[in-house]
Amino acid sequence: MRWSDIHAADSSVFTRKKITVVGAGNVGATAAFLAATQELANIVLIDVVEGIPQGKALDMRGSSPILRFDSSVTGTNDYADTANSDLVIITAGIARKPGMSRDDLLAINAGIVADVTRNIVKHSPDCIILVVTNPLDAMVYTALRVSGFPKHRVIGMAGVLDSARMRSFIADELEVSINNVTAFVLGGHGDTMVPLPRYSTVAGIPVTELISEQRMKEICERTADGGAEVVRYLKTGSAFYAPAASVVQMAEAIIRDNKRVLPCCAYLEGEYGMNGYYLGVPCKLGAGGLEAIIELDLTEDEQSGLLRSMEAVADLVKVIDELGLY
Ligand SMILES: NC(=O)C1=CN([C@@H]2O[C@H](COP(=O)(O)OP(=O)(O)OC[C@H]3O[C@@H](n4cnc5c(N)ncnc54)[C@H](O)[C@@H]3O)[C@@H](O)[C@H]2O)C=CC1
Ligand SMILES: O=C([O-])CC(=O)C(=O)O
Repeated sequence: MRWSDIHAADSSVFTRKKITVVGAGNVGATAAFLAATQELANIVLIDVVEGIPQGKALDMRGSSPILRFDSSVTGTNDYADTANSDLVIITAGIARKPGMSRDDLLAINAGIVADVTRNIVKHSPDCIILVVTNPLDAMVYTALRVSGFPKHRVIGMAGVLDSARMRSFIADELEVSINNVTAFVLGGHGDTMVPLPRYSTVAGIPVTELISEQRMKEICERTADGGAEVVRYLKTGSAFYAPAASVVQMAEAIIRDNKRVLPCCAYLEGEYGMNGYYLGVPCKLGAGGLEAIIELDLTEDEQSGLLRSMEAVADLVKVIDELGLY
């Protein structure tokens, strides 16, 4: 076959999927880079600031011969370039600084997420949206309401990150490989998150049999404080390596349809006895987006922890509902 014949053939077999990352800051640029290096899709990086997405995209593409990835990476300020994306990751917004809570970002980030979502829907009406911007549970809710998309196409990233942090603390504590450790953190992505030692294991052995109750309590507290601990060190912003890796793991599960079970921020309609709010629960991710929510039998303590989490999210949602964004 000659070159011209190849081009004349049905080109759809050569077409990569398309991922747009909105926000070319710390989380967005890192996520775009990780997704490109894994050849998940062709990547479009968009930001309001002129030059930043273009410069970072060009820099990433420059690394492709060395890191050996063929995905294209394009930087832009124009949503027309994001058209027909399969997946959109929203990281646009401000990050907190020492002394702030994630909830302090609510008013400004709600406006940004609403504006971004409107632009995404206009150009990629069939995409799946993954939201990263904080305060996470309330921002995913904003994206759902503004987009009018079904709930399985609007998902938030937090549980993968919180669980990964917990896994790293358990691996460090026991001096075992990270590959042997699983952990589950449910609930909102705030001070009320619910780490579940009962569902955390080392090579299948419940951690509750390997780590004392007191030490486990400290690990759970450190997990819940994980984002703030990084902010206290950085001073200028918040974590981005682990958050970017976490959202790219979710993107991979969807793009490659590999049906991974991951803790995701999902819209609950009756599951866990809750209704009308986003909260972190175990989910199955595949080509359809959020394909199933898995309901666990929780102890009374765990269920009341989840309820406290939901009440904190409900307070934020009440504020958002009154902002008149949708
Ligand atoms: N869900 C989670 O677990 C996590 C959430 N986050 C959140 O992610 C967000 C981003 O964090 P970073 O990347 O560290 O912040 P950053 O400040 O480095 O980047 C944010 C980017 O968003 C851009 N932006 C602002 N308004 C925009 C708009 N209307 N359209 C397009 N781009 C816009 C900014 O120009 C900036 O480049 C923050 O809200 C942070 O709290 C961060 C880590 C974990
Ligand atoms: O702490 C923050 O503000 C960013 C975040 O959500 C995290 O790193 O968990």
